[in-house]
Amino acid sequence: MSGRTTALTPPEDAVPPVRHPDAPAPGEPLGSHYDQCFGCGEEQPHGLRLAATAGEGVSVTATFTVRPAHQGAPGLAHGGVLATALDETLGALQWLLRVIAVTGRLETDFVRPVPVGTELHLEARVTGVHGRKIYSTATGRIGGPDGPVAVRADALFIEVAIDHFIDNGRPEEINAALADPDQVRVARAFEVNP
Ligand SMILES: CCCCC/C=C\C/C=C\C/C=C\C/C=C/CCCC(=O)SCCNC(=O)CCNC(=O)[C@H](O)C(C)(C)COP(=O)(O)OP(=O)(O)OC[C@H]1O[C@@H](n2cnc3c(N)ncnc32)[C@H](O)[C@@H]1OP(=O)(O)O
Repeated sequence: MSGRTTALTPPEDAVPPVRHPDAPAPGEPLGSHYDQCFGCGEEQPHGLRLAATAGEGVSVTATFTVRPAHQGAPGLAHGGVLATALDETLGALQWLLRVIAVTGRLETDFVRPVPVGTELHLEARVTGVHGRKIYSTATGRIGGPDGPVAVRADALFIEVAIDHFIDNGRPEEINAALADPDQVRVARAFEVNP
């Protein structure tokens, strides 16, 4: 036993999330944070290429179309891929908080099967912040943004410094990222956090 609480609802002394003054405006596309990201990168042939948009407050919306490479059972999305879509959407909330954080815990409910070809309509919001801990929740709907919920998740992200990636990532990719002005620009955008 680690002694950690596994609760994904914010503790009583959590504070409401604060939208960073330089956060992208509601309706603005957020773009990819890394072109090789399996969730949102454009350079991953079988990746999800999830496209997220800033919402009101500390919220985002996103869409992801299930392709044949994402199957688990014949004609159906793999659960792990759907969890990735939720994780990536929740991760995109960082653009609004302007903090860098990694997923510590992700609890996913699979409510309805999601066929290949489906466009999944995701939304996510931060529910509370407690020190380095960011609590958030997400849903994925099918048949339209107001369609039935097919998947949902609650998550705990933990704020980290940029060194988390530099110290732990494979040097090959880290060095390539640090040599890429577009990537450095993305990382810098997060350094302004107080
Ligand atoms: C140069 C290139 C840079 C590239 C990046 C640039 C910019 C990024 C920009 C934008 C990002 C935009 C979108 C991002 C989209 C991505 C979405 C995907 C996100 C992921 O997919 S990311 C991958 C999966 N993720 C991991 O790879 C994490 C592996 N893991 C660790 O690296 C450590 O485990 C860590 C750091 C999590 C914690 O380690 P640590 O030593 O820093 O902190 P510590 O353990 O002390 O925890 C502090 C407090 O959190 C509590 N706590 C921690 N873990 C918990 C758990 N699991 N359950 C319940 N509570 C937990 C403790 O109980 C304590 O709580 P308390 O303070 O109350 O005691």
